[in-house]
Amino acid sequence: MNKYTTKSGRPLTLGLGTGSKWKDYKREKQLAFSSELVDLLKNAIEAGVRHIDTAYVYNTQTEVGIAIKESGIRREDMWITTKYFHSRVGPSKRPLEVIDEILTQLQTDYLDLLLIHHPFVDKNSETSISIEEMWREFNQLKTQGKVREIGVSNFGVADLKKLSSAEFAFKPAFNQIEFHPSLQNQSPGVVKFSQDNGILVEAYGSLTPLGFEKGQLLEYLEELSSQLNRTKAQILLRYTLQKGILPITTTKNSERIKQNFEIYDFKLDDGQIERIDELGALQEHREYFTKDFEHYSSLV
Ligand SMILES: NC(=O)C1=CN([C@@H]2O[C@H](COP(=O)(O)OP(=O)(O)OC[C@H]3O[C@@H](n4cnc5c(N)ncnc54)[C@H](OP(=O)(O)O)[C@@H]3O)[C@@H](O)[C@H]2O)C=CC1
Ligand SMILES: O=C1Nc2ccccc2C1=O
Repeated sequence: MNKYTTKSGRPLTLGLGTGSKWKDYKREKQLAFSSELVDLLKNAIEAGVRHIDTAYVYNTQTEVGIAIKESGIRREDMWITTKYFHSRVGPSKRPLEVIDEILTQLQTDYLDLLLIHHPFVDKNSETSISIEEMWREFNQLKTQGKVREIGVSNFGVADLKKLSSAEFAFKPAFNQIEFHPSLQNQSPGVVKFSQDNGILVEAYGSLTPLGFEKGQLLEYLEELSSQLNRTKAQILLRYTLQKGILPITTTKNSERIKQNFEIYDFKLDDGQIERIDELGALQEHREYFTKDFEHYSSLV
């Protein structure tokens, strides 16, 4: 368990994502707004989900805001994470310029967590904003109380070190990265460095191995699934949690939300965790930001 809580003091547990798959779905169906997503989120809140992950670029903040309002849950019982997006090469709205639009869409006067969505900035572009400049404004947003916690996403060790300057009163509290047995380090040493420096690692893509067609990892997950009477998804999410990493997962299926979130009442033993580590390492796979990280030869 991590040290974070909602404003009302509820422990921060795994999160429900409303990521690019929802954005893509809306685009395919030519929807400006998805009532299906609002309904799914309301069902999720009804089922006990209290942590929702969105991002400016997903175009799902409006649905999150409406679902929380319509569910009747108290705002202080929810944890909302969103992400500030900047262009890699061209001009971007700065964090201080975009925050009020984010708060309006989410129908709230504070965020629990704001992340820099990615660290990839073209240093040769005169108009793009550097990560240090973004972080300066993130510090201001925390001081102003518009954001309770500030963090980053897809940052490697060198990127994190750039934000460790004494200039910044607040260092990153979270680093949200891709993590699963077949990608145990999004970039070299990032999980250990984050954890050694008190940064809570959040995982996206935790269920990636479920998309594999075959392999020893899947076979072992099947075996564990029958032995423990848990789904493969629950085992992957529990594995992540036992690494001290907080999973963010997503599904379009309300039944799966209930199941996927029931991972706090069982434990994998050390041998099972080691076996998942070993078999994952035999089948390396990166699902997201493949071009940005292609220079790393090994993924685990
Ligand atoms: N910071 C960043 O750069 C990124 C952040 N994210 C965040 O993380 C969230 C999760 O990321 P994502 O990689 O999509 O998530 P997951 O690894 O959780 O995978 C989700 C996929 O798994 C399927 N799934 C869910 N539950 C089950 C189950 N019980 N059995 C079988 N299949 C299942 C879903 O399909 P179905 O809908 O059919 O159930 C969906 O296609 C995103 O929504 C976003 O909020 C994601 C990517 C990058
Ligand atoms: O949810 C997400 N899906 C993505 C795909 C590529 C890059 C970022 C993301 C997300 O944040």
